[in-house]
Order: sequence, then structure tokens, then C-alpha cells
Amino acid sequence: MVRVDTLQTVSGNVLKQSPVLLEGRAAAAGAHGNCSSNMNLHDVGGRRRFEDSEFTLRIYPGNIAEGTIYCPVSARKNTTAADVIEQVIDRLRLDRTKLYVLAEVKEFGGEEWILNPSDCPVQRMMLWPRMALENRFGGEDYRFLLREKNLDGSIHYASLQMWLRVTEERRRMVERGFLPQPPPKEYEDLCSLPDLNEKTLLDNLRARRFKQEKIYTYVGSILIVINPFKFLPIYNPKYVKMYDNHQLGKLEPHIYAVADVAYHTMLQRRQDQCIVISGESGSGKTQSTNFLIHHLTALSQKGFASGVEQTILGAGPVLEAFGNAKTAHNNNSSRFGKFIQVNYQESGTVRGAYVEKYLLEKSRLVYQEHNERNYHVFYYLLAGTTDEEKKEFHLKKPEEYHYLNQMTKKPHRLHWDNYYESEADCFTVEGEDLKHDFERLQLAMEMVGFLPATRKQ
Ligand SMILES: Nc1ncnc2c1ncn2[C@@H]1O[C@H](COP(=O)(O)OP(=O)(O)OP(=O)(O)O)[C@@H](O)[C@H]1O
Repeated sequence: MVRVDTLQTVSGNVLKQSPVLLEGRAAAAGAHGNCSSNMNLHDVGGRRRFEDSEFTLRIYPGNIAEGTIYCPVSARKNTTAADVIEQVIDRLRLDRTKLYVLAEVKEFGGEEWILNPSDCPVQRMMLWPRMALENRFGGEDYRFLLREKNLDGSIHYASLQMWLRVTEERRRMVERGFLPQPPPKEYEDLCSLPDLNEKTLLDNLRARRFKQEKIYTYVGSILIVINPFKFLPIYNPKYVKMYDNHQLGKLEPHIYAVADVAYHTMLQRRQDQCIVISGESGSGKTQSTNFLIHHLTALSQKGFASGVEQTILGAGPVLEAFGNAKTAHNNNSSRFGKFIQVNYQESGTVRGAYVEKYLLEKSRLVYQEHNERNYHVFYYLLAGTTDEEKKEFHLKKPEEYHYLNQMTKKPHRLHWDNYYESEADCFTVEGEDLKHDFERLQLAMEMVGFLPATRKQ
């Protein structure tokens, strides 16, 4: 058995009467900022209701059903992707001779995960952040797409609109004169700079690369990433395929290229490989780690979501609740280092994964700097528990805990009852819904195998 380790350092024209949304209406809904949610979480209420509630999933068929934006489908916690596809085929009267799959699209660049027929979309969706469920801000990046599967098992991606946004297409458009020419010479590898000094290095990184939305640049076999803080469509399966089994430097620099080299070197040399990710707080280490894990499992699973990836996904919210906190630099800063080991069989199939955490910033438990908070889990617990649970666990209000109330900006302490009305300060993190986060944490614990008694404890 060999492995790859990642080490993150600390620091529709369809049925007339059906509610299928047509193109024109979508634009109007969008203009009102009210493109309703994939699932309205406020309908959910409590966790027990989630267990037997019926939800409406939005399935986006793309070019499979021209003119249809999405098709609403009813589903419960245990409804499978195969059941959902069956409903969509019926509603949209799709060609039954073709094979369809559901793809889950998550934030940052339309990274797509093909669901197995037995996967349960509602369960996957419950792991999305609340903003995605409400379709606000980044919510557009979270959804389920209907994809057509070719006879050879590959997925058919044919939406021109989508790929025009992709860097490679853009380059071709430039060549054909549809887009302005980029500025003069740029270097994908800083080692090739004819005149290497701080100015030429920073100029190449900023003006020639970052401003052209090229966030990745090599320095030999090292990859420099500049955090774009915005959606870039460069993490979808087309990119997974493009970087599969290519020598480093042959294609445009990308984090997938690094993962790919590690994977194939491991298989060829039968030796463990290690990738170290380092950078200052908020620079994008956690995000880069997620892209690496995604690519490492995708290579081995040939694009299909694996149980391993599901477990790593589920572990994310748990680790985040207990090890992340709001800091001055990052509202969701990991306050611990992570050593992730992905183990493979000789055939190159993922066998399992192991996550070790180290160097948790323990001092944060008793002291937080101005405008910083304690670990998320305390705020989740105090906001998310029911009245009975509060009684059972003798929970008080957050402002009554010394370890939670040290960080207010104002000299007088903010009262929890006025939490939402009060002037923005570090208690309030934009877009945060602590009740939702508490539910998400409980579901994630269940998905990674915590027994009810352990969860309660
Ligand atoms: N490749 C990317 N594309 C788009 N946005 C990104 C990317 N990488 C990072 N970001 C944005 O930057 C934010 C901070 O990134 P991240 O949490 O990964 O930083 P970090 O280095 O792990 O920080 P810390 O050390 O504080 O935990 C993310 O929440 C995301 O909004």
C-alpha cells in the first residue's frame, strides 16, 4: 500500500402546468434577488423534522432540456439519485434511451461530483453552507446538475455558455480575435524569468498572471497560489481529465497538476509522496487542501464520488466546528495543522484516509484577541439547542460565559438578546446562521459515524 500525504501548516418548453422554471422567469426572480433556494432551510426547523420532511430539490438540466432553468423534484432524506433522475425524466419527458447522472456542484469554480445512483442528494445538500441553501451570494455555485453519460462511461459536457468562461476557451477566443490580446510576455514558471529580481517576480505574478485570472504559477516544481477571493471555473471534471497523467509544466500551472504528479509518481515508483501546503492565515491553504483531496480521489475513482470522499467531506464540518474560529484575518480560520493521509491500493484505488490534527491553538479557549472569537462550536451549541436541551445541559447565555464574552469592541458588554439587532461587531459574522451550523454539525457527526451517545457527550 502506498499513499499521498498532504500536510497543511498551521498559521424548460416543458409541461405547461408544471412548476418547471422557464428562462424568462428565472431572470425576473434573479433580478429581485429572490431566486428561491434549493431547499429552504427555515422550513426544516429542527433536526427531527429533517428526518421525515419532504424537500424540494432543484435539478438544473442545462442543455439536456433547452429553455428549462431547473426542475423541482420532491425528495426525502433517503431518496436516491436514481429516484430523482427518474422524476426529472418524467417531468421533462426526456429521452429514455439515454443514460443520465446527477452531478453535485460545489463552490469555487463549478467543481463537479458525479453521484452514484445510490447516493442520497438530500443528505449531500445538508452539508452545504446555509448561504448555498438560500441561493444568496455564492449560493449560485451550489446545485445539482443533470448530466448525460456517454456509452463509454464518460460525461457529456456541451454547454458552450459554461465553457466560454473557462480559461482554455478564453484563450482560443483571444486567438480568433474575439477578446482583447493579453499584455506581453508572461512566465508560467518564475525560474524562466530572464531577469530575476523582486520587481520582475512580483510584476509577473501580479500584472501578467493574477490580473489575467491566472492564480497559479510555478517556481520549478513548487506551485505559488494567489488567493482570488472569487469564483473561478477551473476546478470541474474537464480540468480533472485535462491534467490526468501530464508532466508538470506541460500545461498551464494548476493545483490539479501537482496532485496528478504525486499520484502518478506514487504509482510508478511505488513510493509514498508528500505535498506540503504553507502560507499565512487566509491565504487559501484549506481551500487548496480541499482541491488536492478532490483531485486525488477523483483520479482514483474516475470522477465518481467515493465513500472515502464522503467521509472526508463529513469530517470537514466536524473539524471546523471544534478547530476553526473567527480571527481578524479570516472569519473561518483553522486554528490547527492537519496531516491528511490518503491510502491507495496497488491498483491506484483509494482505500481510506486518515486525518491527524496537531498544534491546536489551545490558548484561544481561555483568551481571545480583540474582535476574535472562541471556537465556533460554543456559539453553535448556545444558539442551536432547544429549550429542553438548554435545561438538560445547564446552558446559560453566551454573555454569561467569561470565555465567550471577552472580545466585544464596546466597553459595555453586548447582550445576547440583542444579538441580531446590535451594531455589527465581532459577535456578528456576515451571513452566519449559528442554528443552521449546529444542525449541519450534528448531521456531519452522524455521517462520519458518531453514535448518538457520543454526540450528546
Ligand atoms: N482557490 C480559491 N478560489 C476562490 N476563493 C478562495 C480560494 N482559496 C481561498 N479562497 C477564499 O479565501 C478564504 C480563506 O481561505 P482559507 O480558509 O483556505 O485560508 P487558510 O490559509 O486555510 O486560512 P487559515 O490559516 O486562517 O485557516 C476562503 O474562505 C475563500 O473565500
